[in-house]
Amino acid sequence: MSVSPRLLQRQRSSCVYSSIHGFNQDEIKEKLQAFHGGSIDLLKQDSGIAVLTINNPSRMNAFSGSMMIDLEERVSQLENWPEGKGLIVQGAAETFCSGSDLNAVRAISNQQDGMKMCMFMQNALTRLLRLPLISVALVEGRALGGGAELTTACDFRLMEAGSVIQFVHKHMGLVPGWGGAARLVHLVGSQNALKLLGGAVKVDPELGVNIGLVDGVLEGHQKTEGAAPLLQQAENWLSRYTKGPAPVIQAVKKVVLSGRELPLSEALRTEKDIFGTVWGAPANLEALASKSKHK
Ligand SMILES: CC[C@H](C(=O)O)C(=O)SCCNC(=O)CCNC(=O)[C@H](O)C(C)(C)COP(=O)(O)OP(=O)(O)OC[C@H]1O[C@@H](n2cnc3c(N)ncnc32)[C@H](O)[C@@H]1OP(=O)(O)O
Repeated sequence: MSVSPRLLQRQRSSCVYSSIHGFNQDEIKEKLQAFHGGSIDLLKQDSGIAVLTINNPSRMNAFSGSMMIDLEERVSQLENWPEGKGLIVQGAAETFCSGSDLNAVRAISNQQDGMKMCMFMQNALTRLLRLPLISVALVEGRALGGGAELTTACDFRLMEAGSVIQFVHKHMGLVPGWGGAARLVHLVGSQNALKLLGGAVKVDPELGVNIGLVDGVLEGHQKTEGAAPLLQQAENWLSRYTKGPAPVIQAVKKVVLSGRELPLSEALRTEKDIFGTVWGAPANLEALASKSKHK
């Protein structure tokens, strides 16, 4: 599928690495493609909430090389979804993700290829976090290593009772490489980030809520008679924040993104520009018309 120049420009502006950093997306994709297995499945729903599923159950949803390529392609699809408002990222078979596929990791353990995989995943996860959609990581079972990093590339995290988020990198003689350390510091502060990374701490839902990493705890239907399926619970939670026209919800995410990432003056100018896209737009005019009837 050819990508429009404007979309390519938007993708480039949302990336951390490009050719000036020695990053050649096509070259690393060719290397990653050699490591097959699993898939990243995307369901875009009429409600405007999409579901992205990390699907490699025989490997506890570990990321093969081809799944890393899938992820980037699904993010591209979501970057170009005018009706989109929300996104839920989940794992298949009642567990989240156990990080990189260790078989792939062993095969690209040389420094150069490791760096390229790292840049590829940092680009993909940064674009995921910068989607104009409000995103939730739905954690069941375990989110380990790169899987824990993936949860930090969503706006919110909901955990099933009994599930675990663990940055196991230290046990691998590593530190996060998919951007998880930088995002974790923003989420929980540098001292809690040091504890989670230095101690490879198993974060259960209670600890996660206490340190501000987790935004809600869901009761699995196996544990609680009559509980709705977890995905339904997560959609109900997210829909509180995505009710309304897609352009307005997308503008909400964009103004928060600019406030979070940009220096104040630039954030204010960006907010002004985004405000300009909704001021006098259909949703605004409709709201004004309905209000005028309330006299
Ligand atoms: C920057 C990211 C970073 C990097 O790329 O450097 C990483 O993410 S490195 C990977 C970090 N992840 C891990 O170290 C987790 C490894 N897996 C485990 O610790 C366990 O498998 C666990 C706790 C997820 C599940 O344990 P359990 O005993 O319940 O099941 P098994 O261990 O028997 O696993 C079932 C089956 O899945 C395979 N598996 C699990 N995780 C991975 C993985 N990350 N890569 C490849 N394969 C994985 C495991 O080998 C078993 O397969 P089988 O053929 O049945 O032996």
